[in-house]
Amino acid sequence: MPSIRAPATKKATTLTVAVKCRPLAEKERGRDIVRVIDHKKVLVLDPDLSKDYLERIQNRTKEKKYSFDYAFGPDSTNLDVYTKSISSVISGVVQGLNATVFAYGSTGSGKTYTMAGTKDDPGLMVLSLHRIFDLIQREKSSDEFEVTCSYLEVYNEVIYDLLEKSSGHLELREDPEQGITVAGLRCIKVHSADKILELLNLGNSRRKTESTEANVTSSRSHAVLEIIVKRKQKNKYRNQVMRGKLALVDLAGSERASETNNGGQKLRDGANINRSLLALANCINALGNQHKKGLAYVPYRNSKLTRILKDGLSGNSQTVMVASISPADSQYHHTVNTLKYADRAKEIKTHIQKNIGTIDTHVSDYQRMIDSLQIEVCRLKKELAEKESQLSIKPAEKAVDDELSWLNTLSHETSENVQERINLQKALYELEETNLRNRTELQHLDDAIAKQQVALKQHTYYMAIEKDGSAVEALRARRQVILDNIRDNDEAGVNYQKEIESNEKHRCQLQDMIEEAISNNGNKTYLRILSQYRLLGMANTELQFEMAMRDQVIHNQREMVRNMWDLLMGLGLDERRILDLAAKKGITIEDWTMKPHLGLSTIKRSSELAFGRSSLSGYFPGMGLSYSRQSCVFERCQDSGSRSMLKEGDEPTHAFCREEHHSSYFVVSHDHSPSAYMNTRKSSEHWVGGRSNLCFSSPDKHPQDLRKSCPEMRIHSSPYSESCISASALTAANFGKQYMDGWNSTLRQEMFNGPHAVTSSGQGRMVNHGATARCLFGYNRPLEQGSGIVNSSFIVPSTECSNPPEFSNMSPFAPATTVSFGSRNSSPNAKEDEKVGFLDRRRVFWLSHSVVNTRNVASSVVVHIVMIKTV
Ligand SMILES: Nc1ncnc2c1ncn2[C@@H]1O[C@H](COP(=O)(O)OP(=O)(O)OP(=O)(O)O)[C@@H](O)[C@H]1O
Repeated sequence: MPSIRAPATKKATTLTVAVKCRPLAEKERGRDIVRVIDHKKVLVLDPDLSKDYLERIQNRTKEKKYSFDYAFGPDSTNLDVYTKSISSVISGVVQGLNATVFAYGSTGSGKTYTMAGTKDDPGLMVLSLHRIFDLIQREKSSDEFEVTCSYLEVYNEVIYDLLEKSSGHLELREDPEQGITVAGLRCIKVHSADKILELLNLGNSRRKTESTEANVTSSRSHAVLEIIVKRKQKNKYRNQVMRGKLALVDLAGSERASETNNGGQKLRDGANINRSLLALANCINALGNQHKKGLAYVPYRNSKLTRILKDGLSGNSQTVMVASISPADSQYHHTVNTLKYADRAKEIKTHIQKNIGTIDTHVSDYQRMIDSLQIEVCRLKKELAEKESQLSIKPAEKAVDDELSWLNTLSHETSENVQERINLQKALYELEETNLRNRTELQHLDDAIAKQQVALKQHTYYMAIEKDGSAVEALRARRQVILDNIRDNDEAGVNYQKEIESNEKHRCQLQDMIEEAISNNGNKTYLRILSQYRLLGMANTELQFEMAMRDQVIHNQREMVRNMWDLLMGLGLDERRILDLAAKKGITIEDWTMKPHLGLSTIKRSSELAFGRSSLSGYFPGMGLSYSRQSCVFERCQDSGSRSMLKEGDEPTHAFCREEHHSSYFVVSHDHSPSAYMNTRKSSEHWVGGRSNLCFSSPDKHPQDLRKSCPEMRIHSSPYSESCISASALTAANFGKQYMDGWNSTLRQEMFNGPHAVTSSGQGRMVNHGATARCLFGYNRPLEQGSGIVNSSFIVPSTECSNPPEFSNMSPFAPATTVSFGSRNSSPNAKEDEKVGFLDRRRVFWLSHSVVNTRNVASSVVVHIVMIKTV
């Protein structure tokens, strides 16, 4: 089977938006406030009947009017919707085009009715499937067809296969050729529409639905039915395969807790539904903005739903959004909200292209494409002319714009500004995350290349050399790709920074406008509220951002646990035995399936268990052990230190701890100069106490400076920091012996349990000829004979430590990530190794040791252990 690649020709098209208003239900005793005019316009009346004529003509009512590609009133059937707005899109699927149809609206507005329908009024899914098979039937004599179907649901951010009896949860994968795919999703070959409908019914019976006060059969999940039609021509283009894909999506509906009267699990489901729909709305907003602002960031990654719909929203797909609304006056806010997003969705552009096999595309195909493109160009020209004529009327309209519309614009812009800021910061965060991963991979690649080169030198057989040589080439090629990615991401990051700056500028302008209007005695109360809203919006930005990052951390942890389970299972170990063993040792582990639909409290509990209890809790009471590569990353070589503190010729060795979330404080640095020093910062923009000014030098200086500048941070210096030890009296072993007792008796509990930020840092150095040796800290385990140092800061003369001890042997933090940076000192003898890890969600440890051999300093090993606790 040849790989399916689309030819280069792309056709830009906009999302088709159809609005469908359902009839007023009998039990809804309210008023019908929706009017559909000319099959295109929707008028939503003010639900407040008491507004008088004057208010209405002064535009003081909440009446709203929108215009769409199609609008259907309560008397329209699903067939009407299908025939006018969907059928042409469906025909394209048999021609190798992709199509997406999704129903959007609040709970009880009629989405499922529209998509699935009833026996008397079959829904869009049913009608589309019949159409596909009718077309196939017609062209069966000339072409071969293969139709497959899958059906999934996204429930509480977890994907399930609706065609599997008891589906586990499925993961999304990004495939370079096919885009987002769902790994392990069952695809069933079907030969008739009836077969798919049978599967659809089966899937629907498995779909999560609940009875709520707003809708007796409320869908609690988003369902995606996907049909893939492969077409192979029998005669002329025997090797050509076209592949069309149709995604039919029935979303769960947004809801207000007060209306549904839900509690417990239903309430949590509702919150999840709202969250993913908000993510979708944000994507629609951002995409709708693109024509205005160029390539705005689209936050697809905020939910599984938006990742699944990514192609349908901006990729290769002809897409129809069916916005379903209720005519009831009680639903006014939902209706206007749905219509607002539907209105924005009209601006979304997708780029469709036929998915055709790699074999040559025939000239006639190109001719057909050119023809259709020319038709499209004509249509667009017409549209452009229409839009221009509309615009020319606008200035006149503007003149009569009253205060209300000015306020509306201001409020709209304010909320857009806030949303944009959220998106930009998230984008920046994602970029940083990606680049951190890239840098880690780069490091690994460098190590691998170095190893391969050493191996190459030792090879004698020509064949072996050739083989390894090609491996090095492959590694180098990958390295180049990573470097390019890093560069691209850095550039994109700079652009995002600029956008953030202009967003900030815009924010200030808006604020000035509001303040000026307040002082000019405009609509004071409203403006005050707006100003307040803006401030709250900014706070909300922070919270959302933090939440997203926490989600990311939790997600990473879960992924890691799952991977470890995969590994254990791969090794053929028995799950039951592992769990029994863990239970005996008092370790609680999340089980293999990691039941995803845990309630909030359960999730919290399980993550506490994951972090809070481990086999190491014996060493550190009250402290657990876990780690996350993503959430605790140390970057090297950032200018976090002050060079002015170094003696001439000293090489600063910066160690930079990136904040876990952006209100954390930690940047730590050490170097080979007599002073260990430290900088702290509060977020990516703000340095606490000023950049580089903060330092503490130990043991001579008590770290008061730092404390003064950063009252939130408490510094623990170990008992050692108060004393100096004569180097001549030391050996590695008796150093530990001599001072460990002191350490054990003090502070260590506090260090882990204190409520504030806890930092301990320092360095040790052995100087020739009886000069002072300094060492700052250690943990609660003595040095162990034979295996180097366990758990302690220490210094060792290099004569005793010509081969630096492996951290993996000496540290109890066995699962931590070891980061080797190789030699980065001028001295060829200098070696470094570092280890970072999480002690729990809030505390990071950092181990580093270095073997130094510089100028007037004899070789020594310096080990630093830095505990950082974020506030
Ligand atoms: N066009 C219509 N004609 C008659 N009844 C309709 C129509 N559209 C919806 N209804 C009725 O309205 C109620 C709610 O519809 P439906 O379950 O499709 O809403 P929904 O938007 O899918 O809700 P949820 O998001 O909670 O799943 C159902 O009883 C349905 O039969």
